[in-house]
Amino acid sequence: MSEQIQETIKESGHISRQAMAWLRDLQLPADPVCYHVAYELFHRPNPEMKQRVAQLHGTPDEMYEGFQQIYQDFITSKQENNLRQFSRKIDNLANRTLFNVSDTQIHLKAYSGTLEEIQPLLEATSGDAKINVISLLINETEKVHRHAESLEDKLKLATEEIKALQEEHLQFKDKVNRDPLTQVLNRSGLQEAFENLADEDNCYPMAVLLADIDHFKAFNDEHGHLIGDNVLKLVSATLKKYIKRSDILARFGGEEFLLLLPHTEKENGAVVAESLRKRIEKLTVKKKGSDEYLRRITISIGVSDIQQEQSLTDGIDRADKALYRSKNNGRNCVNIV
Ligand SMILES: Nc1nc2c(ncn2[C@@H]2O[C@H](COP(=O)(O)OP(=O)(O)OP(=O)(O)O)[C@@H](O)[C@H]2O)c(=O)[nH]1
Repeated sequence: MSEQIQETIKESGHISRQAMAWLRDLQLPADPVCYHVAYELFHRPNPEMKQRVAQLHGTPDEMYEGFQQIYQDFITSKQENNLRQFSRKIDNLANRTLFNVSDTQIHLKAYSGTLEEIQPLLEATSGDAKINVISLLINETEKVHRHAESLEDKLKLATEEIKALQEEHLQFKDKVNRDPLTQVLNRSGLQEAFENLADEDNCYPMAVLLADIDHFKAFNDEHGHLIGDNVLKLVSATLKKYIKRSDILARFGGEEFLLLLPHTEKENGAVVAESLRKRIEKLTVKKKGSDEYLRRITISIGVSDIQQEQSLTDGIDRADKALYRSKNNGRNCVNIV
């Protein structure tokens, strides 16, 4: 591993420890929103954002509301800025390409005008005069040829720029749609993935699995948020490992994951849910540098399905009701609605 990466790991570890301790003092959860704000504050404090945080007061719930607003004002808007810059680049490229094409069209038009003028001259002249007209014609043809070549070069450059922009767009979209901690889709990524699926007629019925880690608060309290974060990564990686490539996995909330299984009845969805539940239950996690095992990780799951014409929200609401039953039935189990 390069020194630079090692340095970054050290630095980010230090910042995240500071951020976590601070959130704990404020009695706020280290969910993606609060954590992002706290990390930014300890990493490269924006004076305006610092001031807004300093002005927050009240109960943890009121503080939590304030954090949501700050996240929207300072962090989401940063992404909006990136998007604006990106659209500007696309506009510039489109304008330049259109200009180059229309410039060449003007030259082509002028050339065909010249040809029309030259034709009667060629017919009316002979000897040296004819040779002069022909060399004028050759000159004009060369000019147009040079323009066509220059347009070709510019279009080649524009094609390369378009490819780079497409790559940038993909990376940008990925950043917006992915949860930075677990690297699975976040809510906006889930919505987009659902819309893409819904475009395919044969995706219905779609099983919806809502999985929630049991007693995660106690886990965090006992082992600390950093280990809690690692557990979130481990749970999401395990879920990802045992589902089909065509299935969709997203982090739906702090310790909640949502899975969409296209072309699957809810009864079959419950079979998948049960096998995932068992996989998670079998995980064993050792404390780093010791032989001590951490408390067992279990998940509760609620299962529903979405039929054609039904919305994602509708499917999630029903899965949530089923999850509630699983929690009430003692956790570490699967229920279906
Ligand atoms: N480490 C860590 N913890 C998180 C994150 N997001 C949410 N949490 C924690 O997850 C816990 C969820 O707690 P609760 O909603 O009370 O649920 P629970 O303790 O899992 O209890 P049940 O769901 O009823 O089994 C809270 O303590 C949050 O702080 C995160 O990104 N990292």
